Amino acid sequence: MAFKTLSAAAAAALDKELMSTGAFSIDQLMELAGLSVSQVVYRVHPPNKGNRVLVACGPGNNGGDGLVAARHLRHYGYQPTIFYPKRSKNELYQRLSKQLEDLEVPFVEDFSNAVNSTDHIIDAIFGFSFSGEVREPFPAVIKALQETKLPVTSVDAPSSWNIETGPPSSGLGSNFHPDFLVSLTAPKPLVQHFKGRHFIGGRFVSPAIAKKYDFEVPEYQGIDQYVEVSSGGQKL
Ligand SMILES: NC(=O)C1=CN([C@@H]2O[C@H](COP(=O)(O)OP(=O)(O)OC[C@H]3O[C@@H](n4cnc5c(N)ncnc54)[C@H](O)[C@@H]3O)[C@@H](O)[C@H]2O)[C@@H](O)CC1
Ligand SMILES: [K+]
Repeated sequence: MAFKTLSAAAAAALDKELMSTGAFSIDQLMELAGLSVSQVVYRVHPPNKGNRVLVACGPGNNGGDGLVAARHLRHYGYQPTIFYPKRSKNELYQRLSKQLEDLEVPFVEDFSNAVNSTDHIIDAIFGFSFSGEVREPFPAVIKALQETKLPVTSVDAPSSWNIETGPPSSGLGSNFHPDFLVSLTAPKPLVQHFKGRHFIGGRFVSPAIAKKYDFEVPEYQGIDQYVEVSSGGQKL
């Protein structure tokens, strides 16, 4: 089954529409996005395989999805650690951080050190609003993600990849190939370069919105918040 993709501009317009005429709040969308990510991690890396999860969070909503996923994972029995170097002053992110602090989830400053004491990494650095060259302090983080042998789950996009054209042809990010990708709402064009296990999450789109933006809502089963759509580059 081939899924239609959403360009970065269409994804941003869809996000705006969900939060205006769609009557959703950002908190709701982020909660459902982060819940999908947590369920995918539980599926691909259950806690008995090693329950330490390092969550790398960027400054925008992709980072917020990571904070939400970390909270759910904590409740599932994992030990998340958060790397969140550019904390937003926005009240929503402050609340998400407080919720994690109340669960005694540690926030760490040194990513390379944290990579040496985890079992799984969530890449929630950049999503569909990423563009240009990776700016400080994130180049070292992308480099570590590129070099690690640990499993990595990327949220919505492998961070540093161009949303339309995929991995940079050379230099930083060109060798970053995460094992798992959770596309939120609909895959972005970069998925044609992704070779790992691909999931779609973000179970909140009405048929009318999907029709307007010309993508398919996958067939979620039961209470699942994700659908696996390809494995090792093979469509399921
Ligand atoms: N409709 C949806 O599908 C939903 C999407 N959500 C998430 O929201 C994401 C989009 O969030 P945002 O629009 O806040 O943006 P992002 O989180 O993709 O990134 C924006 C942030 O990254 C910074 N940035 C951009 N390019 C950079 C570069 N080259 N170097 C360093 N920093 C850079 C920007 O200054 C900004 O702070 C999606 O990818 C998804 O993860 C969910 O939270 C809610 C629902
Ligand atoms: K990401």
